[in-house]
Amino acid sequence: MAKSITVDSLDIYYGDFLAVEGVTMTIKARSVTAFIGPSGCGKSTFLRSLNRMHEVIPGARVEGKVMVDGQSLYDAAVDPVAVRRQIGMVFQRPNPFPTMSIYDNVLAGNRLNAKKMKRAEADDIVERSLKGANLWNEVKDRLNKPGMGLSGGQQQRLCIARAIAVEPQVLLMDEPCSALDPISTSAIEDLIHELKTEYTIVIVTHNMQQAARVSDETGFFNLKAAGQPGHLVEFNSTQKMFANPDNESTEAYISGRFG
Ligand SMILES: Nc1ncnc2c1ncn2[C@@H]1O[C@H](COP(=O)(O)OP(=O)(O)OP(=O)(O)O)[C@@H](O)[C@H]1O
Repeated sequence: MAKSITVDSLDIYYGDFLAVEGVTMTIKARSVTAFIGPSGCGKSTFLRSLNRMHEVIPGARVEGKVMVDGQSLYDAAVDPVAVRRQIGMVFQRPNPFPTMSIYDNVLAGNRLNAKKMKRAEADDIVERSLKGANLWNEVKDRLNKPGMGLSGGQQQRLCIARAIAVEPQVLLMDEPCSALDPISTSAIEDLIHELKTEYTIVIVTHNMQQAARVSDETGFFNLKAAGQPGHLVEFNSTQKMFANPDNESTEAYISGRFG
């Protein structure tokens, strides 16, 4: 199920503005890849280019190649809606659908996609996804209560359950813990660790300790100067990035000397 992603010379634009320039990297299947770097260097923009969410913004486009298990993501024949189903996304702020129950929140993506589901099939998906997101035990007796009634950390796990309910191959996470307290953050980090046995996970984080704890590989993005496009400075195993990076600016960023 999990897929690898190969990016080759990717340039990402907002209209005429080149936001990210020349990214080349391979994201391995069944692993966690973290993106770090100072504000505005294009981490979220790059993340959104990996499931074609970027092009939802008027005037936004990419040049270059993104291959998912050998298939070109931006090929004219590829349906962007199908792409977003296979490459799911979890956002910074938990965003359960406010009027829906916990049960219906988990199924929201499946219902968008599918033919009518039998009740037993729906029940199975809800249980499997909530177990996968480590939330089942906390909510199994109140599945019909509103998703908004959960704590922030539980809501974020509900959003992860909703993302995995459609059985994606890749999960993109844009600062998934930035709105959470340390205990909820720790629960999400444990979950990321478990999910990587089945999914390819890519996470943007401002928290360097978090990148060091959860990821196998790390990409450091930076800007050459204000107003210049962001670019990938270094991409290496997380262990190497934090112990002995190849690039001086990686070292400076990681040791807190800028950003
Ligand atoms: N919708 C948009 N329209 C135009 N420019 C945008 C848009 N979104 C982001 N940008 C610009 O693209 C560049 C990269 O932004 P992006 O949000 O990807 O950076 P980031 O590294 O994720 O930042 P942060 O860490 O602050 O979230 C910035 O110059 C930003 O102003």
